[in-house]
Amino acid sequence: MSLLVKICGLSTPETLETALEAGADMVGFVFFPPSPRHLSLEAGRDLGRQVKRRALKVALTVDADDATLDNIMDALAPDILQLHGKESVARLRDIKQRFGRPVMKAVPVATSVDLAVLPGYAAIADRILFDARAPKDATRPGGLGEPFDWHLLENLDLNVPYMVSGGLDADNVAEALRVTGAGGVDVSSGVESAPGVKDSEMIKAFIRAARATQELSVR
Ligand SMILES: O=C(O)c1ccccc1N[C@@H]1O[C@H](COP(=O)(O)O)[C@@H](O)[C@H]1O
Repeated sequence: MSLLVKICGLSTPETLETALEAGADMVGFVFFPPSPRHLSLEAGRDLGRQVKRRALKVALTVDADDATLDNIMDALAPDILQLHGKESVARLRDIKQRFGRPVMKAVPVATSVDLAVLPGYAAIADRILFDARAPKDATRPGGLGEPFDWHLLENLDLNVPYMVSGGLDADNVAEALRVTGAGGVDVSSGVESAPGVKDSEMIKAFIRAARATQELSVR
């Protein structure tokens, strides 16, 4: 199966266009006010329209309630819901039923103990996204540009697809894929010149570097 590349936290028409033209499979939009990438519903509506089925639209939320998700569904019409908070397995099930969209559950990783939640989530989620566990005093649970120890995923046996994120950039994405065997990668800070400011050249370089690993593996 081909590698999935997600560029997250897009907030301008120009950088969204760059990600789409460079071949991103998924484009992520953040709806979480403390984030420097947070979008208003109106901005989400406009950026969503620009995608025109060229990639899957991913709505990133953190412990959002139904009313918030209703508004995001109406504005962005996402293809996938990325749940990046402390949503329980039961909440995942409710969200899937109510909104009828695939869910990608972010699982924070610092040590092997963090992987104990996987059987529960994997029974409901359509995809797992591994991210570095944020420090306790962090203002957000992701998007911090910090990697985790990829070797923790080395012998992972998971019955749902998974992606890796956390501190990825054009220089380390090949190694992250080699170690984790993930089917996809997700990046935000690693394609930014400052928090929340996407850089078109960095987006292109990231997608090129991720795709190059695919070419190597089919040789
Ligand atoms: O991007 C954010 O601001 C964000 C806010 C709240 C939860 C998750 C967030 N981003 C996600 O975090 C990972 C890793 O990002 P980074 O590349 O280390 O900056 C990624 O999945 C983003 O989608």
